[in-house]
Amino acid sequence: MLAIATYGERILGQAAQPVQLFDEPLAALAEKMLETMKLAQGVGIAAPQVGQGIRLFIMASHPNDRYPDAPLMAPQVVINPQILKRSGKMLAGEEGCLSLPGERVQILRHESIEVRYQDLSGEWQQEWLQGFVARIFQHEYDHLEGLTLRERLE
Ligand SMILES: O=C(NO)N[C@@H](Cc1ccccc1)C(=O)O
Ligand SMILES: [Zn+2]
Repeated sequence: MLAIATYGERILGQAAQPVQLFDEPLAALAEKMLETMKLAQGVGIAAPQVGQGIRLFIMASHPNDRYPDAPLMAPQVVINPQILKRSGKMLAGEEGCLSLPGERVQILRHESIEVRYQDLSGEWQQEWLQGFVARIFQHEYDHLEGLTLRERLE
């Protein structure tokens, strides 16, 4: 299990760098992040949270004690993500953050978004996301920009 940075640690406030090398160490990091996320009962985790300032996160919505209504999806490694379109419709919903233990806040997010990202093999994927999965994507994308729930509350 990797150590998860908590609010106030510098790396959480910095913009992460694009991934250029789709090599074995990258795949090993993603594997370790997934394991860490599961042990922490998370449904997503971003590389800066484990001290790696690179544009990589995992979204893995699944029902668990912390999010009993979360839809089930296969975990997805998201690299160098772009948000191409954002719905005008916004939805408020409860979020937590593994870097803000115990906090649960209502956050406004776009109901649906069109996204483009690379997978672990460097292949570009492009899809529309909505609902809770779109929420996780926006939350993790914020981390790559150095933003956390605290900055979204203002
Ligand atoms: O801290 C993280 N990811 O950065 N993990 C959050 C992800 C999340 C995002 C949006 C809504 C609910 C939950 C978690 O509680 O599992
Ligand atoms: Zn978070």
